[in-house]
Amino acid sequence: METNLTGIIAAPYTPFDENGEINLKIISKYADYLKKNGVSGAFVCGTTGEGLLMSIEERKAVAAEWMKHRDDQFKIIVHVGATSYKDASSLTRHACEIDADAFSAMGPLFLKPDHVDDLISYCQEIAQAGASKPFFYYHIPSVSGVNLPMVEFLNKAESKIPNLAGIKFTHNNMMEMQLCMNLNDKKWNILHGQDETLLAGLTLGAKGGVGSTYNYMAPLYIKIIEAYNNGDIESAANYQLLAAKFISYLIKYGGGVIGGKPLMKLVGVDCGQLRTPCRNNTSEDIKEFEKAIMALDLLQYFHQS
Ligand SMILES: CC(=O)N[C@@H]([C@@H](O)[C@H](O)[C@H](O)CO)[C@@H](O)CC(=O)C(=O)O
Repeated sequence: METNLTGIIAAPYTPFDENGEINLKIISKYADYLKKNGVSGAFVCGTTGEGLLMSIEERKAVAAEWMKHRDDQFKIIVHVGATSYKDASSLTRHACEIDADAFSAMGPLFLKPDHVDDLISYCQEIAQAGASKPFFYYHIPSVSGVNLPMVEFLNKAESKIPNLAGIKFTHNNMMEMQLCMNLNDKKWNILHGQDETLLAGLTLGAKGGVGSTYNYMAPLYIKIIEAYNNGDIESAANYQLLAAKFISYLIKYGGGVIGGKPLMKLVGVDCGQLRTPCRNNTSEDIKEFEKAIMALDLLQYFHQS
């Protein structure tokens, strides 16, 4: 199914209150902040959003809240992946009811498939629950543990999943990503998923990406895209290098989910703590991390809400 999701799409953190409950009232401010900073959509309840640490009802409530802020310049993709395809299908039906732009599921997390045909059967169950909406397979082997060949997946799934739109490709196998982007007259929408290599993705043909650091640093990535589109590859590479230096610190403080969530406070959108089993950084750690951000002179890209 055709879609045209492009630009910088944030994978939002799910705001939790001091009791660890979902904090829906923050989402309005969060959405305004993302829009003001040029973000073109939200990939809700994915890895960054701790979707798999939430109940199905909570996920539906969060997705419905984000939909209140959807507009033509700000699309909503709902991550529906779950351990059981029954739960994933229920989330899919809900994503259709609220009229989300698209939905996506990562590979089954428990008793993983070791053959593409089995992955396709699993995706078929989920995708058919939302047949009128585009479905993206969420390829994120580092989290799902499912690492099957994506070219074969697209080729075989084409006739079996009519609403397949493409892949959210969060993997460093850029050769495979390029091959996927060029199959069948470039029919698939392949969303780049690693913020540290956005520029490499653009040069290979990606038109947009989904990521965690786009939540608070979107203006830097927009500079990468603008410089690339203007043919100024040197500036684009320098902006990308800045993102890479930042991400090397982010990894030290737990990566995009654990390290990134407290940074939302810096932009005035307090998303609270992470849910167990994620370990929250101490306030000393967060201060050290913020110092590193200052030293890189990165705050200029952390626009306020
Ligand atoms: C493993 C992981 O968290 N990957 C992130 C990246 O944005 C990542 O945080 C970033 O590239 C920094 O390494 C996203 O792909 C996750 C994502 O889109 C999501 O939250 O669903």
